Amino acid sequence: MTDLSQQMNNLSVSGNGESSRSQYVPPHLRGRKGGAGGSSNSDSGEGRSNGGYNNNSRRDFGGSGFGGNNRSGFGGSGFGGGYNRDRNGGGARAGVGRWADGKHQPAPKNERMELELFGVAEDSSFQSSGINFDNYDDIPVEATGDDVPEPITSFETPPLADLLVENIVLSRFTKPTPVQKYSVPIVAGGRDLMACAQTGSGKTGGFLFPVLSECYINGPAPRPQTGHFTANMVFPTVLIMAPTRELVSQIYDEARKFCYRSWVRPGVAYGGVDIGQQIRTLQRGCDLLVAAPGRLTDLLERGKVSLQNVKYLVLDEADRMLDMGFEPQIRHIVQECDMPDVQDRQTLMFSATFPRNIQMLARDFLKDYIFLSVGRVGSTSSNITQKILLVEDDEKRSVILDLLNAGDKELTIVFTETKRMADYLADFLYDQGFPATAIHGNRTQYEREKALAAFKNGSAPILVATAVAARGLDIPNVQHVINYDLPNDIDDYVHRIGRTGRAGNVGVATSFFNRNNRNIVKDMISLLAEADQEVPDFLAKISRESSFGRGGMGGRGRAGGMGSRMGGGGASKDFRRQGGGGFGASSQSSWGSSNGASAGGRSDFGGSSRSGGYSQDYGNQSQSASWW
Ligand SMILES: Nc1ncnc2c1ncn2[C@@H]1O[C@H](COP(=O)(O)OP(=O)(O)OP(=O)(O)O)[C@@H](O)[C@H]1O
Repeated sequence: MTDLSQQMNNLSVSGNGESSRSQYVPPHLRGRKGGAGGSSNSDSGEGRSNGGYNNNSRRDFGGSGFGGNNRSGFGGSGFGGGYNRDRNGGGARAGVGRWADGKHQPAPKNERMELELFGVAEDSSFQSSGINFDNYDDIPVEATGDDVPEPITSFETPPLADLLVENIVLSRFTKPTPVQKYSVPIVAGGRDLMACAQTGSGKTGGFLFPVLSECYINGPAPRPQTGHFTANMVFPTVLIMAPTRELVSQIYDEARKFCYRSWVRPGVAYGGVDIGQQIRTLQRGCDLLVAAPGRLTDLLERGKVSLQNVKYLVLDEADRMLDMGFEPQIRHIVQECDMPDVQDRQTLMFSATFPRNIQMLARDFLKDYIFLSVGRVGSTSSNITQKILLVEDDEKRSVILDLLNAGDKELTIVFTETKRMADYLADFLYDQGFPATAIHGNRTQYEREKALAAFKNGSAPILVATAVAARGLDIPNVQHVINYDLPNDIDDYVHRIGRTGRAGNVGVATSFFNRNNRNIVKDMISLLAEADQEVPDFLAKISRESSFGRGGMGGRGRAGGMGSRMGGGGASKDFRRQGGGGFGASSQSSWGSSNGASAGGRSDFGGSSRSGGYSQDYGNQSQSASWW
């Protein structure tokens, strides 16, 4: 990678808080009549250099298909031909083990499957840990709650099951990340967990490893006695829910690796693909179900899935799953269907951000839980160099061309706030010779998958995305994230920039800031300062202006609409230790709430605090016209 951050330092975007329109002249317009004052659209006929991109690519990359890697498993089948043992214990099949006579009987090794699941060491489509991986060990970890167990120090330390360790070795993971070190003994000890760790620091393993290890040690729960009409019903032992189809698919792919040769058969369910095919695949066996809430609700209503056997419930991106867009659906699935009560299952929640109001809400689903924070809740990874540029709206197109020209064909994700802008910008960049494609909620699932595949295999190294791609996506070698439009919520910013700088690799995040973003200026300054990043003067100036002009309320902040992230309102840690909103800080053990107690607990916080933190643009994700 070129030293992008250094090249960016040379960009002469104004930093004095004044409009830069009269000063900034993008290189490709310099020397032209009219200078930079006009729309950057006007440069399209100039025959400009495109930084070395191969410009014969088409925006939709029709021919690229899904080449480049076979990990995606999109489309609901994704079983690689290996998972075909029937439920009644028919013949052994490749890669699928058994639980028989109270013992785990792993399947024999299968070279073809190993190659498909784990690739080879040199394959760049598999994320490998970067030079800063060891630095994770220096991040302070805080675990609060009663009787917190000691973390493990290596994968080989008990209590991880042998087969799981073998699969971890095949994945070329040599040591656990901090969140994994703590989550393993916490789950083994039968405890619930709310875990907050920086983007890209291995939270997926943080829930898969302990849950699978326990499954391998303890075996499946007996299938409930069912009548004729439920003979084909699916009874997963593990239910993992995540907010987007792409993330669900990705977690499923990870689960396939660590379930290899075990009795646990992974399955996947998300919308936008044929439900009939998905049901048939699930009916061939599914002990661990990774699902998007909308499709799971559909499967439950059709009587195809029962949650009676769920021993482990995992919410990934839990703060997102419990915000206003998803919370009613999650509450319905967890509390109103046939899932065991909170006391009779283990519930695990993971995210990089956990606003205080969502922590409060989350306790409805948890019992006597341990709160784990790796670094400050909501902090950004030090592997990401953050750059904030003052760019007026009408300069954005020019500046992004410069940034892309300064880069070296690296994989770049560009975030916009609206689907329309994502389409527009992808077209604009394509017209300018940059192979860009777009992903957002108005595209069909087929188009979304095609765009993502083209991005991953490098045929479209620029992905213009809405927030649908902001959380969880783990794409190797993303070196640059550009916030063409900044989000309205600082936590969304944290997740977006976290698409780079993952697993100890380094990355750059560049954000276009102007006065329209002043609602996040205070949080942004705190976040940058905390991560030892440069805080440009114009940010401080705009922050001061905002304080005077708006009575000191710099925006909605991270909790309840006010207060900076460093202040009392933000979730800097376990909210039980911050006073707990009137519930008393000292008595941590009293927090475990049962379903029965939930209604009372919620009403104290309910609508007002949540709506303070999240605006109405968080629509119901089950509707196609969602905000992302
Ligand atoms: N112990 C490990 N050793 C090496 N690499 C690891 C380890 N654990 C996870 N990884 C890799 O680190 C990358 C990031 O992991 P993961 O996607 O779980 O991060 P995350 O914390 O869930 O991020 P996000 O907050 O964006 O969802 C993945 O490519 C994963 O394979």
